Amino acid sequence: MTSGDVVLDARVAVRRPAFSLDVGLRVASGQVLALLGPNGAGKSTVLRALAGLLPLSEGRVLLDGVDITAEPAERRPVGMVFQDYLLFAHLSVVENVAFGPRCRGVPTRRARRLALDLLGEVGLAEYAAARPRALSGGQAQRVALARALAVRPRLLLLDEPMAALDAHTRVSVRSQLRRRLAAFDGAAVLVTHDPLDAMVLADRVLVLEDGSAVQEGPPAEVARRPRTGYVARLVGVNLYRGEAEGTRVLLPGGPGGPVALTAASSHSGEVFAAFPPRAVALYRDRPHGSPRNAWPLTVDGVERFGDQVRVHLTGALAVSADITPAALAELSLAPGERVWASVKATEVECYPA
Ligand SMILES: Nc1ncnc2c1ncn2[C@@H]1O[C@H](COP(=O)(O)OP(=O)(O)OP(=O)(O)O)[C@@H](O)[C@H]1O
Repeated sequence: MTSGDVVLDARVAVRRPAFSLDVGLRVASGQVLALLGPNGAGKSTVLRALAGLLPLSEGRVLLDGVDITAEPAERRPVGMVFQDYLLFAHLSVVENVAFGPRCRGVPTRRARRLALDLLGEVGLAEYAAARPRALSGGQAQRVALARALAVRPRLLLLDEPMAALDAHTRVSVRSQLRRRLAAFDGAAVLVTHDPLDAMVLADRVLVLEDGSAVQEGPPAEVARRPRTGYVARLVGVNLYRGEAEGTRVLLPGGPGGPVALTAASSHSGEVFAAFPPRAVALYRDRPHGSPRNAWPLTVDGVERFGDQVRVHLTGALAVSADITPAALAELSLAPGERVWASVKATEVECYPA
Protein backbone atom coordinates (compact mmCIF):
# COMPACT_ATOMS: atom_id res chain seq x y z
CA MET A 1 0.00 0.00 0.00
CA THR A 2 1.49 3.33 -0.97
CA SER A 3 1.07 6.39 1.19
CA GLY A 4 -1.87 8.46 0.07
CA ASP A 5 -4.22 5.58 -0.71
CA VAL A 6 -7.69 6.09 0.71
CA VAL A 7 -8.06 3.90 3.80
CA LEU A 8 -11.31 5.21 5.24
CA ASP A 9 -14.13 6.10 2.90
CA ALA A 10 -17.40 6.52 4.75
CA ARG A 11 -20.73 8.20 4.80
CA VAL A 12 -22.14 8.25 8.29
CA ALA A 13 -25.82 9.13 8.66
CA VAL A 14 -27.47 8.75 12.05
CA ARG A 15 -30.99 9.94 12.75
CA ARG A 16 -32.42 10.37 16.20
CA PRO A 17 -35.69 12.13 17.09
CA ALA A 18 -33.91 15.33 18.12
CA PHE A 19 -30.70 15.06 16.12
CA SER A 20 -29.66 14.24 12.63
CA LEU A 21 -26.13 13.63 11.40
CA ASP A 22 -24.95 13.10 7.84
CA VAL A 23 -21.27 13.40 7.03
CA GLY A 24 -18.80 12.00 4.49
CA LEU A 25 -15.26 11.12 5.58
CA ARG A 26 -12.25 10.17 3.50
CA VAL A 27 -8.90 9.62 5.13
CA ALA A 28 -5.76 8.45 3.32
CA SER A 29 -3.08 6.12 4.57
CA GLY A 30 -0.95 7.74 7.28
CA GLN A 31 -3.26 10.72 7.55
CA VAL A 32 -4.97 12.18 10.60
CA LEU A 33 -8.36 13.84 10.24
CA ALA A 34 -9.47 16.05 13.13
CA LEU A 35 -13.19 16.41 13.78
CA LEU A 36 -13.71 19.78 15.34
CA GLY A 37 -17.03 21.17 16.47
CA PRO A 38 -19.08 22.59 19.32
CA ASN A 39 -20.76 20.45 21.99
CA GLY A 40 -23.48 18.28 20.59
CA ALA A 41 -22.33 18.66 16.97
CA GLY A 42 -22.14 14.89 16.57
CA LYS A 43 -18.38 14.24 16.78
CA SER A 44 -18.61 11.32 19.22
CA THR A 45 -21.56 9.93 17.30
CA VAL A 46 -19.36 9.77 14.16
CA LEU A 47 -16.63 7.90 16.04
CA ARG A 48 -19.05 5.48 17.66
CA ALA A 49 -20.63 4.76 14.29
CA LEU A 50 -17.22 4.16 12.67
CA ALA A 51 -16.28 1.85 15.53
CA GLY A 52 -19.48 -0.15 15.04
CA LEU A 53 -20.82 0.80 18.48
CA LEU A 54 -23.80 2.53 16.91
CA PRO A 55 -25.82 1.42 13.86
CA LEU A 56 -25.97 3.70 10.82
CA SER A 57 -29.37 4.93 9.73
CA GLU A 58 -27.87 5.31 6.26
CA GLY A 59 -24.46 5.25 4.63
CA ARG A 60 -21.58 2.81 4.70
CA VAL A 61 -18.06 2.40 6.01
CA LEU A 62 -15.32 1.20 3.67
CA LEU A 63 -11.87 0.38 5.03
CA ASP A 64 -9.22 -0.31 2.39
CA GLY A 65 -12.10 -0.71 -0.03
CA VAL A 66 -13.80 -3.38 2.10
CA ASP A 67 -17.33 -2.69 3.26
CA ILE A 68 -17.39 -3.23 7.03
CA THR A 69 -20.78 -1.57 7.64
CA ALA A 70 -22.34 -4.83 8.77
CA GLU A 71 -19.35 -6.02 10.82
CA PRO A 72 -19.77 -5.99 14.59
CA ALA A 73 -17.39 -3.75 16.54
CA GLU A 74 -15.14 -6.60 17.71
CA ARG A 75 -14.54 -7.78 14.14
CA ARG A 76 -13.55 -4.37 12.76
CA PRO A 77 -9.85 -3.51 12.33
CA VAL A 78 -10.50 -0.40 14.40
CA GLY A 79 -8.75 0.79 17.56
CA MET A 80 -10.32 3.37 19.81
CA VAL A 81 -8.96 5.67 22.51
CA PHE A 82 -11.79 7.00 24.64
CA GLN A 83 -11.86 10.34 26.38
CA ASP A 84 -11.41 8.85 29.86
CA TYR A 85 -9.39 5.89 28.49
CA LEU A 86 -11.71 3.24 30.02
CA LEU A 87 -8.84 1.05 31.18
CA PHE A 88 -9.97 -2.07 33.07
CA ALA A 89 -9.14 -1.34 36.71
CA HIS A 90 -8.95 -5.02 37.69
CA LEU A 91 -6.45 -5.93 34.96
CA SER A 92 -2.74 -5.08 34.90
CA VAL A 93 -1.45 -2.64 32.33
CA VAL A 94 -0.10 -5.41 30.10
CA GLU A 95 -3.39 -7.33 30.37
CA ASN A 96 -5.24 -4.20 29.36
CA VAL A 97 -3.13 -3.87 26.23
CA ALA A 98 -3.36 -7.61 25.46
CA PHE A 99 -7.14 -7.57 25.88
CA GLY A 100 -8.05 -6.71 22.28
CA PRO A 101 -5.80 -9.30 20.62
CA ARG A 102 -6.98 -11.93 23.17
CA CYS A 103 -10.61 -11.20 22.29
CA ARG A 104 -9.71 -11.69 18.64
CA GLY A 105 -8.27 -15.12 19.29
CA VAL A 106 -4.54 -14.37 19.61
CA PRO A 107 -3.02 -16.95 22.03
CA THR A 108 -2.24 -15.58 25.53
CA ARG A 109 1.54 -15.62 25.27
CA ARG A 110 1.63 -14.00 21.87
CA ALA A 111 -0.87 -11.35 22.91
CA ARG A 112 1.25 -10.63 25.99
CA ARG A 113 4.43 -10.38 23.93
CA LEU A 114 2.74 -7.98 21.54
CA ALA A 115 1.42 -5.93 24.46
CA LEU A 116 4.87 -5.72 26.04
CA ASP A 117 6.35 -4.56 22.72
CA LEU A 118 3.72 -1.85 22.42
CA LEU A 119 4.24 -0.76 26.03
CA GLY A 120 7.95 -0.49 25.23
CA GLU A 121 7.13 1.68 22.24
CA VAL A 122 5.12 4.09 24.37
CA GLY A 123 7.87 4.06 27.03
CA LEU A 124 5.91 2.22 29.71
CA ALA A 125 7.47 -1.26 29.75
CA GLU A 126 8.27 -0.98 33.45
CA TYR A 127 4.59 -0.44 34.26
CA ALA A 128 3.48 -3.71 32.65
CA ALA A 129 2.51 -5.34 35.95
CA ALA A 130 1.01 -2.20 37.50
CA ARG A 131 -2.70 -1.55 37.85
CA PRO A 132 -4.13 1.42 35.91
CA ARG A 133 -4.78 3.33 39.16
CA ALA A 134 -0.98 3.59 39.66
CA LEU A 135 -0.64 5.57 36.40
CA SER A 136 -0.63 9.31 35.88
CA GLY A 137 -3.13 10.76 33.40
CA GLY A 138 -0.47 11.01 30.70
CA GLN A 139 0.65 7.41 31.26
CA ALA A 140 -2.94 6.14 31.21
CA GLN A 141 -3.40 7.89 27.89
CA ARG A 142 -0.33 6.14 26.47
CA VAL A 143 -1.60 2.76 27.72
CA ALA A 144 -4.97 3.48 26.09
CA LEU A 145 -3.16 4.25 22.85
CA ALA A 146 -1.09 1.04 23.09
CA ARG A 147 -4.31 -0.89 23.72
CA ALA A 148 -5.95 0.66 20.65
CA LEU A 149 -2.89 -0.16 18.51
CA ALA A 150 -2.70 -3.74 19.82
CA VAL A 151 -5.49 -4.89 17.51
CA ARG A 152 -3.34 -3.76 14.55
CA PRO A 153 -6.05 -1.38 13.42
CA ARG A 154 -6.35 0.14 9.97
CA LEU A 155 -8.47 2.87 11.53
CA LEU A 156 -7.54 4.57 14.78
CA LEU A 157 -10.25 6.59 16.52
CA LEU A 158 -9.32 9.06 19.24
CA ASP A 159 -12.10 10.75 21.20
CA GLU A 160 -10.67 13.85 22.90
CA PRO A 161 -7.54 11.95 23.93
CA MET A 162 -6.11 14.95 25.76
CA ALA A 163 -9.27 16.20 27.48
CA ALA A 164 -8.57 14.52 30.82
CA LEU A 165 -5.04 15.94 31.11
CA ASP A 166 -3.92 19.13 32.77
CA ALA A 167 -2.51 21.84 30.52
CA HIS A 168 1.11 21.07 31.40
CA THR A 169 0.86 17.31 30.76
CA ARG A 170 -1.09 17.96 27.58
CA VAL A 171 1.89 19.65 25.93
CA SER A 172 4.21 16.65 26.30
CA VAL A 173 1.49 14.05 25.65
CA ARG A 174 0.48 15.94 22.50
CA SER A 175 3.98 15.77 21.08
CA GLN A 176 4.31 12.06 21.96
CA LEU A 177 0.97 11.39 20.34
CA ARG A 178 2.13 13.27 17.27
CA ARG A 179 5.13 10.96 16.96
CA ARG A 180 2.98 7.84 17.44
CA LEU A 181 0.48 9.01 14.84
CA ALA A 182 3.28 9.78 12.40
CA ALA A 183 4.40 6.15 12.69
CA PHE A 184 0.89 4.79 12.12
CA ASP A 185 0.18 3.94 8.49
CA GLY A 186 -3.58 3.46 8.75
CA ALA A 187 -6.16 6.24 8.92
CA ALA A 188 -6.74 8.18 12.13
CA VAL A 189 -9.76 10.24 13.14
CA LEU A 190 -9.34 12.50 16.13
CA VAL A 191 -12.16 14.29 17.92
CA THR A 192 -11.17 17.48 19.66
CA HIS A 193 -12.45 20.79 20.97
CA ASP A 194 -8.97 22.23 20.96
CA PRO A 195 -7.81 23.95 17.78
CA LEU A 196 -4.21 23.47 18.90
CA ASP A 197 -4.67 19.67 18.87
CA ALA A 198 -6.01 19.98 15.36
CA MET A 199 -3.09 22.19 14.27
CA VAL A 200 -0.42 19.95 15.78
CA LEU A 201 -1.86 16.51 15.15
CA ALA A 202 -4.02 16.61 12.06
CA ASP A 203 -3.37 16.74 8.33
CA ARG A 204 -6.93 17.82 7.67
CA VAL A 205 -9.70 19.29 9.74
CA LEU A 206 -13.39 18.64 9.28
CA VAL A 207 -15.62 21.07 11.15
CA LEU A 208 -18.92 19.58 12.22
CA GLU A 209 -21.82 21.77 13.28
CA ASP A 210 -25.25 20.43 14.10
CA GLY A 211 -24.63 17.11 12.38
CA SER A 212 -23.22 18.51 9.11
CA ALA A 213 -19.74 19.23 7.77
CA VAL A 214 -19.45 23.02 7.44
CA GLN A 215 -15.79 23.23 6.48
CA GLU A 216 -12.96 20.88 5.60
CA GLY A 217 -9.33 21.49 4.74
CA PRO A 218 -5.76 21.60 6.01
CA PRO A 219 -5.65 23.11 9.55
CA ALA A 220 -3.78 26.24 8.50
CA GLU A 221 -6.24 26.89 5.70
CA VAL A 222 -9.25 26.46 8.00
CA ALA A 223 -7.65 28.81 10.55
CA ARG A 224 -6.78 31.40 7.92
CA ARG A 225 -10.06 31.25 6.10
CA PRO A 226 -12.82 30.28 8.52
CA ARG A 227 -16.26 29.87 7.02
CA THR A 228 -18.45 29.98 10.12
CA GLY A 229 -18.65 32.08 13.26
CA TYR A 230 -17.78 29.03 15.37
CA VAL A 231 -14.52 28.42 13.50
CA ALA A 232 -13.68 32.14 13.52
CA ARG A 233 -14.13 32.37 17.30
CA LEU A 234 -12.20 29.15 17.79
CA VAL A 235 -9.17 30.32 15.87
CA GLY A 236 -9.65 33.88 17.07
CA VAL A 237 -10.18 35.88 13.90
CA ASN A 238 -12.64 38.61 13.01
CA LEU A 239 -14.89 37.23 10.28
CA TYR A 240 -17.43 39.05 8.11
CA ARG A 241 -19.50 38.19 5.09
CA GLY A 242 -20.21 40.74 2.39
CA GLU A 243 -20.29 41.66 -1.25
CA ALA A 244 -17.00 42.37 -3.05
CA GLU A 245 -16.35 44.65 -5.95
CA GLY A 246 -12.63 44.65 -6.60
CA THR A 247 -10.77 45.18 -3.33
CA ARG A 248 -13.79 46.90 -1.80
CA VAL A 249 -16.05 44.72 0.32
CA LEU A 250 -19.41 46.01 1.43
CA LEU A 251 -20.54 44.46 4.73
CA PRO A 252 -24.15 44.66 5.90
CA GLY A 253 -22.70 46.22 9.06
CA GLY A 254 -24.38 47.23 12.28
CA PRO A 255 -26.83 49.92 13.33
CA GLY A 256 -25.29 52.61 11.10
CA GLY A 257 -25.85 50.68 7.88
CA PRO A 258 -23.34 49.05 5.51
CA VAL A 259 -19.62 49.31 6.16
CA ALA A 260 -16.96 49.27 3.47
CA LEU A 261 -13.78 47.29 3.98
CA THR A 262 -10.71 47.35 1.76
CA ALA A 263 -9.09 43.96 1.29
CA ALA A 264 -5.74 42.80 -0.04
CA SER A 265 -7.11 40.96 -3.08
CA SER A 266 -9.77 41.64 -5.69
CA HIS A 267 -12.98 39.65 -5.82
CA SER A 268 -16.47 39.92 -7.13
CA GLY A 269 -19.67 38.73 -5.44
CA GLU A 270 -20.27 37.08 -2.06
CA VAL A 271 -17.10 36.84 0.01
CA PHE A 272 -15.76 36.30 3.50
CA ALA A 273 -13.37 38.92 4.84
CA ALA A 274 -11.20 38.01 7.85
CA PHE A 275 -8.44 39.61 9.86
CA PRO A 276 -6.74 38.62 13.11
CA PRO A 277 -7.18 40.65 16.32
CA ARG A 278 -3.44 41.36 16.36
CA ALA A 279 -3.84 43.27 13.08
CA VAL A 280 -6.19 45.80 14.68
CA ALA A 281 -4.67 49.03 15.99
CA LEU A 282 -6.59 51.22 18.44
CA TYR A 283 -6.41 55.01 18.77
CA ARG A 284 -8.08 57.58 20.94
CA ASP A 285 -8.42 59.93 17.96
CA ARG A 286 -8.95 59.39 14.30
CA PRO A 287 -5.66 57.94 12.98
CA HIS A 288 -3.58 60.12 10.65
CA GLY A 289 -2.41 59.03 7.23
CA SER A 290 -6.02 57.91 6.71
CA PRO A 291 -5.75 54.11 6.63
CA ARG A 292 -8.70 52.97 4.59
CA ASN A 293 -10.12 50.68 7.19
CA ALA A 294 -10.77 52.88 10.23
CA TRP A 295 -13.96 52.96 12.26
CA PRO A 296 -15.07 54.71 15.44
CA LEU A 297 -16.25 51.91 17.76
CA THR A 298 -17.27 51.41 21.38
CA VAL A 299 -15.38 49.26 23.88
CA ASP A 300 -17.64 46.41 24.93
CA GLY A 301 -15.25 44.43 27.11
CA VAL A 302 -11.61 43.75 27.88
CA GLU A 303 -10.06 40.39 28.73
CA ARG A 304 -6.61 38.98 29.34
CA PHE A 305 -5.46 36.82 26.45
CA GLY A 306 -2.03 35.23 26.94
CA ASP A 307 0.40 38.11 27.34
CA GLN A 308 -1.94 40.38 25.37
CA VAL A 309 -5.22 42.04 26.16
CA ARG A 310 -8.19 41.36 23.92
CA VAL A 311 -10.51 44.31 23.49
CA HIS A 312 -14.02 43.61 22.21
CA LEU A 313 -15.52 46.48 20.25
CA THR A 314 -19.02 47.07 18.94
CA GLY A 315 -20.59 49.60 16.63
CA ALA A 316 -20.63 49.67 12.85
CA LEU A 317 -18.65 46.40 13.07
CA ALA A 318 -18.03 43.92 15.88
CA VAL A 319 -14.23 43.73 16.13
CA SER A 320 -11.78 42.04 18.51
CA ALA A 321 -8.38 43.71 18.91
CA ASP A 322 -5.30 42.36 20.67
CA ILE A 323 -3.13 45.03 22.22
CA THR A 324 -0.38 45.02 24.85
CA PRO A 325 -1.18 45.75 28.51
CA ALA A 326 0.99 48.88 28.11
CA ALA A 327 -1.15 50.08 25.19
CA LEU A 328 -4.29 49.40 27.22
CA ALA A 329 -2.93 51.51 30.07
CA GLU A 330 -1.89 54.28 27.71
CA LEU A 331 -5.28 54.37 26.01
CA SER A 332 -6.98 53.90 29.43
CA LEU A 333 -9.81 51.98 27.79
CA ALA A 334 -12.89 50.97 29.71
CA PRO A 335 -16.21 49.56 28.58
CA GLY A 336 -18.44 52.16 26.97
CA GLU A 337 -15.59 54.34 25.72
CA ARG A 338 -15.26 55.40 22.10
CA VAL A 339 -12.11 54.52 20.21
CA TRP A 340 -10.84 54.31 16.63
CA ALA A 341 -9.93 50.90 15.25
CA SER A 342 -7.91 50.50 12.08
CA VAL A 343 -6.70 47.57 9.98
CA LYS A 344 -4.38 47.67 7.00
CA ALA A 345 -5.91 46.39 3.79
CA THR A 346 -2.97 43.97 3.44
CA GLU A 347 -4.13 42.25 6.67
CA VAL A 348 -7.64 41.62 5.37
CA GLU A 349 -7.93 38.13 3.91
CA CYS A 350 -10.74 37.89 1.38
CA TYR A 351 -12.13 34.68 -0.15
CA PRO A 352 -15.28 33.54 -1.92
CA ALA A 353 -18.21 32.58 0.31
N1 LIG B 1 -26.98 7.67 23.21
C1 LIG B 1 -27.64 8.76 22.78
N2 LIG B 1 -28.97 8.72 22.61
C2 LIG B 1 -29.65 9.78 22.16
N3 LIG B 1 -29.07 10.95 21.84
C3 LIG B 1 -27.75 11.05 21.98
C4 LIG B 1 -26.95 9.97 22.45
N4 LIG B 1 -25.65 10.37 22.48
C5 LIG B 1 -25.64 11.63 22.05
N5 LIG B 1 -26.88 12.05 21.75
C6 LIG B 1 -27.26 13.35 21.19
O1 LIG B 1 -26.73 13.40 19.86
C7 LIG B 1 -26.21 14.69 19.56
C8 LIG B 1 -24.74 14.58 19.20
O2 LIG B 1 -24.00 14.16 20.33
P1 LIG B 1 -22.44 13.85 20.29
O3 LIG B 1 -22.06 13.33 21.64
O4 LIG B 1 -22.13 13.01 19.11
O5 LIG B 1 -21.84 15.29 20.06
P2 LIG B 1 -20.35 15.76 20.25
O6 LIG B 1 -20.07 16.65 19.09
O7 LIG B 1 -19.46 14.60 20.44
O8 LIG B 1 -20.47 16.61 21.56
P3 LIG B 1 -19.42 16.80 22.76
O9 LIG B 1 -18.38 17.68 22.21
O10 LIG B 1 -20.27 17.47 23.79
O11 LIG B 1 -18.95 15.45 23.16
C9 LIG B 1 -26.48 15.53 20.80
O12 LIG B 1 -27.67 16.22 20.57
C10 LIG B 1 -26.62 14.52 21.91
O13 LIG B 1 -27.45 15.04 22.93
